[in-house]
Amino acid sequence: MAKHWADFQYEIYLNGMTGAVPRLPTDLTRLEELTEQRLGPGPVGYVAGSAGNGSTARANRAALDRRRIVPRMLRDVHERDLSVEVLGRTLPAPLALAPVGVLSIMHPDAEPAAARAAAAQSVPFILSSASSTPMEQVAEAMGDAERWFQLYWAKDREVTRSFLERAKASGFSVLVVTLDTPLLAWRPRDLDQAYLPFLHGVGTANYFSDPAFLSGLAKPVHEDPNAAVLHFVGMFADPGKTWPDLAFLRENWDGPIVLKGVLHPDDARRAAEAGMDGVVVSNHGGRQVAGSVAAADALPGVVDAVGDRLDVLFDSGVRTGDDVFKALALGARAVLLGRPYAYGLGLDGQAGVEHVIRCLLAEFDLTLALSGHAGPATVGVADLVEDTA
Ligand SMILES: Cc1cc2nc3c(=O)[nH]c(=O)nc-3n(C[C@H](O)[C@H](O)[C@H](O)COP(=O)(O)O)c2cc1C
Ligand SMILES: O=C(O)C(=O)c1ccccc1
Repeated sequence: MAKHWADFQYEIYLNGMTGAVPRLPTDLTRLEELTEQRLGPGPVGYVAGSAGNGSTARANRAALDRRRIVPRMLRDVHERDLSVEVLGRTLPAPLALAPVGVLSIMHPDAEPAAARAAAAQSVPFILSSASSTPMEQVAEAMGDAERWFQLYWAKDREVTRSFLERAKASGFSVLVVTLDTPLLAWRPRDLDQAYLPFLHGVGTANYFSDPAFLSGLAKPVHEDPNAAVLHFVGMFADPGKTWPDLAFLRENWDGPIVLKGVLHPDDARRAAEAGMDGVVVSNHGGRQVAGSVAAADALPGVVDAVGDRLDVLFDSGVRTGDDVFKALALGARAVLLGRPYAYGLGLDGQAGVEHVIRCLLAEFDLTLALSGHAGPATVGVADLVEDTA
């Protein structure tokens, strides 16, 4: 019998018989404010912030809210199985933790704690290139869980080659290449606080431990840390890349490659032509292009274009179990979750991240059941209406 994620609901009520209540809210939209109260405006501003005046982040929410589920009755939802096939793997639920850099601004245990939480819940954790812990150490914390690595595609080819080699040697099997951040966007919340984590030495662990990166520095990091940080800022991503450059990644990575940040159907087609295995329809949680199309509005077009050839994943704005349902109904195989788990980490370390995963999947499991589905396979666009009011 498949695990019923919804059982978390009863676990909470049973604990309540001894007077206990959950340490964190079960409505994940409340975590941002709590984290801000606990950690202050700098770090939370960075995580919560988005591009421009925040219009894309709001549009992401509006596009999900506008779609409403039409529940079906009497369809035997007693036994449910949330598992999905993604990139030739079976995931126990259609969820992975999105790559989020600089997690040590949330909690000193940072990526290893988030990775352990994901492993404990059997959900893939996608490690960011800009992690605050070197990938080799995070890989150790992952135990026998699936290891997915997110690449910021550096200007320096040797640094990229070295990252791919290190990721392979550390047992990472899936490569997620982020295309939407060749430059950091205009982010007023960070600008107004003059707060950028790297300038505080965070998020550079993979670079400052990399022989190819270090060979580009005139002096060792400890002798001139500012120069090292500036070198990182100037080379971690590359606005000069074009589609033919993907051949280099395809040649240097044996496992599945997923392109993250695809919104246009033609870009999705190019991904398929370049021999990629999947795309993440994402606008980086509204952090890159202000005024961009909402991720959920872009999803059906990408699914139409490549859904039969590529695994289409989705992120940007997922906060609740019904959001997961809606993303699947619009054609996604699985979703990535960003900010909510970063807040869970900030509030309660590994346990906080586990709480977030369990709440989201319990709510998703209940949404499925109450809407008349015993698993993701039967969820489709016919389960949604669009609220045009
Ligand atoms: C603080 C923060 C750091 C992020 N760092 C990365 C990163 O290093 N690499 C990446 O591909 N995406 C990064 N993202 C984007 C997430 O992977 C994801 O696309 C986004 O958070 C999803 O939207 P959501 O936060 O609304 O769930 C970051 C997002 C946040 C909030
Ligand atoms: O802040 C981000 O959204 C992001 O993607 C990033 C980029 C570089 C380093 C750390 C995070």
